[in-house]
Amino acid sequence: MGVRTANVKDGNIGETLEGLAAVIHQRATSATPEESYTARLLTPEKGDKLLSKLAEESSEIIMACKDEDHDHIRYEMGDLLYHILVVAEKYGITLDELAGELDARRH
Ligand SMILES: N=c1c2ncn([C@@H]3O[C@H](COP(=O)(O)OP(=O)(O)OP(=O)(O)O)[C@@H](O)[C@H]3O)c2ncn1[C@@H]1O[C@H](COP(=O)(O)O)[C@@H](O)[C@H]1O
Repeated sequence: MGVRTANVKDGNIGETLEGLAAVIHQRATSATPEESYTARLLTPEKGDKLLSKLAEESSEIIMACKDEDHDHIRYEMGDLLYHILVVAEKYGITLDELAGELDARRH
């Protein structure tokens, strides 16, 4: 059975990513690992946990796609996007910089 999130409504992806990135930054700078999953991922002692989550979440998207399960694909994309934003926080990639990367590829 696929994973589901209740009451999903359309939003604005720019606003959502900006808001989530701000929360992630707050957790990275002010929260303890005991109170925040984000802070746990960013704890140096956790080593490659964050990077292994990228691989894990990518695999879960692939499996959801194989099942052609629309809501499960969306759910796993949310997981991956969250972890990508934690990577962005850790390595100092801003959303504006990421937008610039994608914009520069347009032809
Ligand atoms: N969007 C997310 C989000 N998406 C996914 N996840 C977490 O990513 C993990 C996904 O991994 P799995 O599906 O493998 O679940 P798991 O087995 O529990 O994961 P592990 O603990 O074993 O790594 C789960 O622990 C999810 O809770 C997220 N955790 C947090 N956020 C956002 O980040 C904000 C800050 O969260 P905290 O840092 O926990 O305060 C929250 O308010 C949310 O908006």
